[in-house]
Amino acid sequence: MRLDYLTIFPEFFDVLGISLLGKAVDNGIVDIHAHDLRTWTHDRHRTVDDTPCGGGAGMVMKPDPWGEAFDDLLGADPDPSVHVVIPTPSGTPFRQDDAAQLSHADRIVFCCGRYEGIDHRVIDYASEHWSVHELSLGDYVLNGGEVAALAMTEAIVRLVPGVLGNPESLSEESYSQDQEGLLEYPVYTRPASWRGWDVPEVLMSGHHGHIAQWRREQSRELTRRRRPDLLTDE
Ligand SMILES: N#Cc1c(-c2ccc3cc[nH]c3c2)n[nH]c1N
Repeated sequence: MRLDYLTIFPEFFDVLGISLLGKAVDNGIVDIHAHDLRTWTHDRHRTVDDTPCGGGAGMVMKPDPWGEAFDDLLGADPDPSVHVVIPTPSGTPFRQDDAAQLSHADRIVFCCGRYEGIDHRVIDYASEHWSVHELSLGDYVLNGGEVAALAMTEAIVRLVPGVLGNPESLSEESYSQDQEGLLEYPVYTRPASWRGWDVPEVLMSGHHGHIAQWRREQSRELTRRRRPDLLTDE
């Protein structure tokens, strides 16, 4: 899987060389390239923004640098197997299903906007050529797309075979279909008693059936309290 990031802050993505993702890069499972969008400017000030048509506050990212970056990175031939991800507060919510689908992609290009956003014709042009995903990390406002691209990257790449040491742990996580899409149950480790708090007895019983039942009940109760929207049968 090749991942490209178009951004005016490429240093944001230096962090991808650390930990699990770093190992995936070292193992050749993923190939990561961060690009400074100003590479594709030609004026003395390396300008990437301009005033919004129709007025309004702030600045909008000019289309030309994006178009020239696309030309260099992707060429002009349409290829639906290339996924262009545009983090935006107006996008559809990024969810585990999106991460699962994108984890099968051979190529993903993240377009990280700043200012008031990217000239919409960039999205229109990209949509004619590649598979475009306008996705939002959540219902809050960030200053740009980089942090969202990092979060989406981790959610996607950890699902790629060979990246996680223990793929079995994927099936026991919140939102995984093996857990009926419920929130993950509380987890514990040693010591059995810590500052007056004990590990639930059932987890010390060694009775796998009882433990599995307790965990299912905990997941459903936690989901009922915190995320009733995830419960499909109530
Ligand atoms: N994804 C996402 C975002 C953003 C976001 C994304 C891109 C830009 C470009 C300028 N401002 C941005 C905010 N804010 N909140 C989210 N959940």
